[in-house]
Amino acid sequence: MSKEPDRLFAQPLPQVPDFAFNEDVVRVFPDMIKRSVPGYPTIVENLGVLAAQFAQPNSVLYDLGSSLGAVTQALRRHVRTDGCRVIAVDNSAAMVERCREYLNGQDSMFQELLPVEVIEGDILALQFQPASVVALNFTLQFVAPDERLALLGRIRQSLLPGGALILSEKLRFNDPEEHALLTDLHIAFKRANGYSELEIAQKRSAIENVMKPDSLEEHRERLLAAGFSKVVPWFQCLNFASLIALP
Ligand SMILES: C[S@@+](CC[C@H](N)C(=O)[O-])C[C@H]1O[C@@H](n2cnc3c(N)ncnc32)[C@H](O)[C@@H]1O
Ligand SMILES: O=C(O)C(=O)C[C@]1(C(=O)O)C=C[C@@H](O)C=C1
Repeated sequence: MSKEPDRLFAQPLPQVPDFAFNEDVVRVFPDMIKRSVPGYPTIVENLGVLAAQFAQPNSVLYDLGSSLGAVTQALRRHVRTDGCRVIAVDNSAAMVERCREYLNGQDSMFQELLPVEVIEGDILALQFQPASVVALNFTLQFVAPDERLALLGRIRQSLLPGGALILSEKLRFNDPEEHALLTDLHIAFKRANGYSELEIAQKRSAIENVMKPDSLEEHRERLLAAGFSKVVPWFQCLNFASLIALP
């Protein structure tokens, strides 16, 4: 994985463009996400551990919005169920190209790894195959809000009995005090990870039009409306959380 430090917002920009998962972001993405999302390494590793409990023989495991394949790699480290294969999907050509390079590197070293197919495409247009695990790790927040319910409905329909959706998201909070406190603490987390006030402010304006977080209550209600029977939060660090949704 690239070790290039994220300095994308370090210099004053005359106009901050909307955030996009382009070549520049791809180069620094492992550093950016680790320094921006509290608990990210814990979430990714344990997503693999959780997935191993839900994986059903001869089924598909989806990594939706796979970026550089961190979740796919965690699935490969933990899932030992017979006949499983991973389908990783992302609509950023730059992400997909680099993701394929990383995974091909792994393939050539370890023959026993789960087979992986990396698809460049829109998860909103995906024809889902019967799946036991679907991971949406910080991806749904980038999907247009009015498309989220239909997508979750299609995921629910594809899930096999005994399977699960694992959904990680940045949260907003209906209580203004709770929202302000956790937002401030997230900024403190970024500062502690070496981001300047300028970097934090410019990143915020870059993502505010493209990333629309929901509250935990909105997630729960929408998942139930999509046909899931149970929603269980398993991780929260500041304003970032991960949920298990059962079919
Ligand atoms: C924050 S990143 C996900 C991080 C990644 N899952 C991980 O754990 O390292 C969001 C990803 O979702 C992808 N994405 C956003 N909307 C998408 C869509 N409609 N279809 C496919 N991929 C999408 C972006 O290109 C980006 O790579
Ligand atoms: O909320 C922020 O400030 C973030 O930087 C979050 C976040 C995310 O949650 O995906 C946004 C974009 C980048 O992909 C990395 C992190």
